[in-house]
Amino acid sequence: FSLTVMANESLANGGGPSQSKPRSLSSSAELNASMERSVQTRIFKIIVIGDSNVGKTCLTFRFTGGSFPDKTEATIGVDFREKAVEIEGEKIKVQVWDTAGQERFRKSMVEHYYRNVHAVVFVYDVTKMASFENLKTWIQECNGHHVSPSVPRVLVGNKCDLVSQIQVPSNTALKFADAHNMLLFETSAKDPKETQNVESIFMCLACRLKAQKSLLYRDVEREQGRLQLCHEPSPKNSCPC
Ligand SMILES: Nc1nc2c(ncn2[C@@H]2O[C@H](COP(=O)(O)OP(=O)(O)OP(=O)(O)O)[C@@H](O)[C@H]2O)c(=O)[nH]1
Ligand SMILES: [Mg+2]
Repeated sequence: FSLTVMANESLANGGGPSQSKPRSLSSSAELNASMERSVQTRIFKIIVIGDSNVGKTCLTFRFTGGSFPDKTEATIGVDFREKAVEIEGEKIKVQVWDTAGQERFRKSMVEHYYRNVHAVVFVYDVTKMASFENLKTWIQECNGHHVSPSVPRVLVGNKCDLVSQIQVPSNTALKFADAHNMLLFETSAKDPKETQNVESIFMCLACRLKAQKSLLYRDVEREQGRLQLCHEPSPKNSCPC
């Protein structure tokens, strides 16, 4: 096959083009190598969605900063947190969008949350049944913004450290997750012993996204509209979870 590609390293970083002449590539291996070189750091946009007070800010803090914040205030609009990770030798930036749960703080931002999103994390509070029941509404909102079914989604039950107050049984959550084709993580942003588990939520998604080689081409195409793709290698699932 032959391919004309005008990828450039700044695409994944949202910058302007750095080269303008089309190149011809003659093999799949050459294409892969070229893509890896030309897109130096891919950025995966992961949004964190759910009711106010379920712990979205604390979870994203735990993943990107390692600690549990002493004090949080309701998120207004969105807070961005980024973490550079390395998966199978590729450096990737995980860009976490910590969204506002309160309607009044999110309504002007909703379109931005879902635009070009790569993965979605739905969070509920295991001690608050209402936050679990509201997941249906959050999923509807997500679907209403044309998020493709191929965009990975995970479900997170937070505040598991509050053992005596748990209202949402694990098997109920598991059934819901299964029905919506999501993995379930039950964890605590507060409990330091759960740090690894919180990390694995985002790393699992990053691994899945990395395995979707086609994501790279889709992004290039979306950003530039100039890619003529004649061949796409089949995605290899290297997700460890
Ligand atoms: N016990 C316990 N408390 C938590 C945990 N995670 C968050 N909290 C507390 O829950 C409250 C709300 O946490 P946030 O992270 O601000 O909640 P949020 O989902 O970001 O809320 P919005 O920004 O309004 O959407 C805070 O008082 C946190 O200290 C947890 O794992 N365990
Ligand atoms: Mg918040």
